[in-house]
Amino acid sequence: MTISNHHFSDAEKRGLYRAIYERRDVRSQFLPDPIAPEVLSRLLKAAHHAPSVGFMQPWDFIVIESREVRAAILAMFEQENHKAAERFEGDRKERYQGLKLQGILESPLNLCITCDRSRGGPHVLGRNSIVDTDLFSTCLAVQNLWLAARAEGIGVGWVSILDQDQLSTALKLPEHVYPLAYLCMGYVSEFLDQPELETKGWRSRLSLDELVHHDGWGSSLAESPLLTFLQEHE
Ligand SMILES: Cc1cc2c(cc1C)N(C[C@H](O)[C@H](O)[C@H](O)COP(=O)(O)O)c1[nH]c(=O)[nH]c(=O)c1N2
Repeated sequence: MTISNHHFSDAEKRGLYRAIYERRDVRSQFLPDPIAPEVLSRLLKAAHHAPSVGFMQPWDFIVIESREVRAAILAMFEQENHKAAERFEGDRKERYQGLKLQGILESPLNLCITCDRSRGGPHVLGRNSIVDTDLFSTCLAVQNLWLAARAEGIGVGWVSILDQDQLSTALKLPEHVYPLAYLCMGYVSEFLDQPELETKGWRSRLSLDELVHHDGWGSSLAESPLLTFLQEHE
């Protein structure tokens, strides 16, 4: 019998699932320790190995260390976050205002992953009908980096409470480049067991068995062995 490389060993599978389940969005637990260049390069390489529509690889990585630039972006966050708080009322508003939603200055490194919407020319294979597939591809690069970072013991926090035009100006992005993800990165004092929003009582994880449909929206998995399994292993 030949040994196939199609399967991961049990230890490799455990490692992969561990990264998936223990990845967290980090805002409050950053340590100031710098990320060594060889570690950062591994993370960027993981991101660069994400799938992309037509192998477009639309991403660029803007590494931001300057405190001045980060302070400017924090000021943009404060402005947008103030507006965001106004969308909630009463207790919910108070709760929102108590949430920490960025670690821009506490983390030693910020990274903006952008999407060059013109890369690969006007006709990218697979992007004909769904033009936003370049953005979807870039999200996958973010997720690769996020998981690899978790395996390296590095926390990542996505900050999206930012005005895209202001962010583009601050980072000197050309017109055709979209600032897809603004990330705070660094070693952490701890990775929380649950999403911070869950810990703070903002929202909890939905039950998977209510999110799986059968042969079309709305038809449940009634009497399906998959449903029984999902319910038993929630
Ligand atoms: C596109 C996008 C945008 C944001 C986020 C995520 C994603 C995917 N999240 C993080 C988000 O709150 C977090 O992922 C969920 O609460 C689940 O927690 P874990 O990531 O599992 O720890 C996030 N968190 C935050 O504190 N400020 C933010 O602006 C954002 N923005």
